[in-house]
Order: sequence, then structure tokens, then C-alpha cells
Amino acid sequence: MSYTKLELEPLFSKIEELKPQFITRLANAVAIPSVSSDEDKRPQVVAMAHFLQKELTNLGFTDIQLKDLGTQPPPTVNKELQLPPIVLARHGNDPLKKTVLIYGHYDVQPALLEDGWNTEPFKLVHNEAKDILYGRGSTDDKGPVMGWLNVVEAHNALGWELPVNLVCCFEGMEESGSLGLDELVAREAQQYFKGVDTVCISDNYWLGTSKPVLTYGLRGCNYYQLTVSGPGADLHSGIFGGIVAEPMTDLVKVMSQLVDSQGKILIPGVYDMVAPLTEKEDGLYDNIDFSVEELEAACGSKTGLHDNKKDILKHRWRYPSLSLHGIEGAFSGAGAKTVIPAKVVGKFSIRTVPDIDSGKLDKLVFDHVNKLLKELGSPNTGKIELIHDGNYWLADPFNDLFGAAAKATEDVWGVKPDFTREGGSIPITLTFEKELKTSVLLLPMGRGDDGAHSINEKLDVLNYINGCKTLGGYLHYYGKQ
Ligand SMILES: C[C@H](N)C(=O)N[C@@H](Cc1c[nH]cn1)C(=O)O
Ligand SMILES: [Zn+2]
Ligand SMILES: [Zn+2]
Repeated sequence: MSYTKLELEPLFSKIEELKPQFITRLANAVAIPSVSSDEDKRPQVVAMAHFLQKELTNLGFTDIQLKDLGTQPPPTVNKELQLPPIVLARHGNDPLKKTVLIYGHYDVQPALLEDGWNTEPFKLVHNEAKDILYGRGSTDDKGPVMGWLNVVEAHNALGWELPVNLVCCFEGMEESGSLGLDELVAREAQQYFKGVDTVCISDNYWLGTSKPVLTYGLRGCNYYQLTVSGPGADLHSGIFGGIVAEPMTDLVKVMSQLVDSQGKILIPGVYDMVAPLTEKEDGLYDNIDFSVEELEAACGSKTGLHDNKKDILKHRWRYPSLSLHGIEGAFSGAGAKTVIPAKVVGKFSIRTVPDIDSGKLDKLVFDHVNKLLKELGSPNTGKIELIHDGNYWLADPFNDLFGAAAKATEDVWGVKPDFTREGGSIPITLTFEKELKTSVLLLPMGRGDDGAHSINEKLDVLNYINGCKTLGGYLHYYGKQ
């Protein structure tokens, strides 16, 4: 039995009708600053788990559990820091229906008004002229997570049964390496997740601003910190400048030898692990709808390293990159403070691709950094550590999941989606595939210019509402296959 768009029309109309309630639900979620990387904000991350628990209860989910993951492994400042719980819930348990596990994350990236936001980041602002919702987490990933709840609310309002059984797995540490989740998925594979037929993740974005996509690949991410310490306390540069070895000088010297200004990684051996480009793969990039101008608009500058579509896509999707993120402990305020920081921690990450081995990569990074530190001949102490890592993922999109999602997308948007890969990372994707022995589909809601992780993060109302329709339509098409 298969659906037609006509049969889904009542669902789509109900979703339209419930738009104000759905915006309120997202506003309530955005108002909780659930920043997982900030140890002081951990209570708010937990508050977000409780918010979800309440919403799920009201919507009729059952067997709702907040799974404790214990304390966060080092490096942390607070040695007793508890990881936020994994929120599990079910909707339906009909053996005649397929079971779809939906994964999303309820934590967000940090955001401060003074970073350059036009509006308060943790207040969802609806710009009615543009019909855009601004706020941290609007697109990454609170919008899509609320989207799944909205789909259930629309079914309840229609008095419709869901076409599949749903199992929810919502985590609060995705932006910080999904700590503890791999182990939980392995533990629950034959328990809570038993009988799951497939996994659907809505936590990435279209490539551009107008054409929907379905995603079959992600890069991985290995995140490192390099600590350089010297003096016992921050010092006056007039009194100690020139007579002590400065940690910042050593750190900057080492960090400058990790990547060059053309984006080439300078750590020997990394590119040797990258799978060679085949002629077949090279041809795939020709047919993708992509505009260099849109990309420049999304990044707010013309400072790109590549000037043509194919090179840009390859460097975003199938080659590794190394980014320098920041220096903890360094003076970063306005004005001119004449301080010599006593201890500085440089943060950098490498986006990984097939066939980079994560453990081998760590060794290459550690060897390179330790060699550079030694060459400095500095009396300061340097220590390189991995903060977290997460696997890349690459799937074959020619299966029934992608087929169902493509039909739903075409119904809602009136256009066939492109099949794309993603430069970002969702560390748990490969784990679901391996532990549950199922295929995974990535079904994005937001656009390529949404500014995830950046200032003024947004979600167009059209994407929020049509995104809910697409998620709902996907469940129907998949459920009836
Ligand atoms: C694509 C997803 N929405 C996302 O933003 N993922 C993060 C995950 C991550 C990995 N290490 C740290 N965070 C990302 O790609 O940065
Ligand atoms: Zn995300
Ligand atoms: Zn993110």
C-alpha cells in the first residue's frame, strides 16, 4: 500500500493550523540556555531534559526515561560534573508497524549578545516581515526536535494514529562530543532499542537556501586542546616582559604550524589516510545544485579558499580540515591590558573523512605537537590532549528510507531533493548504524544560511512548518512501504 499526497493533505493542513502553538513550543525551548560546553550552564542543560520530559508526557509518549550517564570524563574543571541525561520515550508499540528511532540533541552552542547578535540569543524572536525565527538552537537542533513533537501533536489533533512506532533518543552533549552516548546505544541495542527498524536524524541543513536535500554523509570531528603553562600567576609585562618565557608565545608558535593559510593541514601523514577520489565520485559533484554566491552570502564575505563548486564541495565533504578555535586564558577583552598570561589553552579540531583512522590521527597530532614543543626549547610545560572525537559516516542513499523521504520532500516542496553530504559531524550516526544494524537517514529542516554555531542563528518559518510536514510525510511513506 502506498500513500498519495492527497491522503496527507489533512496532516499538512493541521500542521499549518497549529503554527502558532509550534512557534510557542520552540520559543519555550530556546529560552532554556542549554549550552553543553559551559560547565556552569549544566543545570540548564538538565532543565532542558525536564522540559522535553514534560512535553513528551503531554503528547502521550510512554516509558519516558532520563538515563543517567554518570560524571563527565576529563578534561573538566569540575571533577564531579554530571553528564546530562539521555531522554528516551516511546509512542506506540504495535508489532504490525515499523519502528523508527528519532534522534536529536537538546544542547546548543554558546551564544552571547556581545558576540554580535542583533537580538537576545536565548529569546526566540519572530521577524514577521521576513517570517524568520531568530534564536540559539532554532535550527541546531531545537527546531527539528520540536518538529518531531509537532508531528505527534498534529496526529493527536486529527485523531490519527501514527503510521509507525516511534522511539525517541534525545541527547544533551552532541555539541560536546556526545560523551557517554556510544556506550548507552550499545547497552540499549537489545533493550530499549530492540525492534528498531531504522533511524532518522534531523540535525543538519540544506546545502543552499532554496533546494531541499537528503544527506548520506558526515565528516567526523577530533577535538584537541594544547595547554602551555609557565609562571605561577599572570604577570605585569613591564616587570617580567623579556625575562620570562611566555606561554602565549610558545602556544602561538605551535598553533601556527598546524595548518597554513590555504587550509592545508601541516601534520605529516594526515592526507595519506584520505581515500582517493574516484572518477565516479568526481562526477557526482557535477549535478549538485550549488551557488558560490549563496555561499559567500551565508559566510558574509568573499574570503573563500576555492572559487568553483566542485572544489568547494570536495573540501567541505570529502577532505579533512583543521580549524583553530580559540585560546582559553588569553586576554581577549577590549582595551590594552599589559598582562603575560600564566597558562593558556589552545583549542583546535580536525574534521575527519574516509578512511582516516581516529586513533592513528591522534598519534600523528600528538607526535607533531610534541616535536614542535621540543624544538622550542622553552622552559614552559606543554601538554596536548584529545577532548572528544566522533566518527565520520558515509552511507548508500539508494534504499527505501531515502526513497520515502524523497517522496515526502517532493510532496511538500514540489521539487526532488538533491542527495548531499555534510561537512559537519553528528558523532552518534555510525554508532546507531553499527549497534542497531539499521540504516540511517539524515533529513534536514533548515537552510544553508541558518548560521548554526554562529551569531543570529535562524530558522525560516517556512522551513519549520514545511519541515514538520516533511518529517510527518516521511513517517507515512516509510511506514506503508
Ligand atoms: C551537524 C550538527 N548539527 C552539528 O552542529 N554538529 C557538531 C558536532 C560536534 C562535533 N564536535 C563538536 N561538536 C559539529 O559539527 O560541530
Ligand atoms: Zn546539531
Ligand atoms: Zn551544532
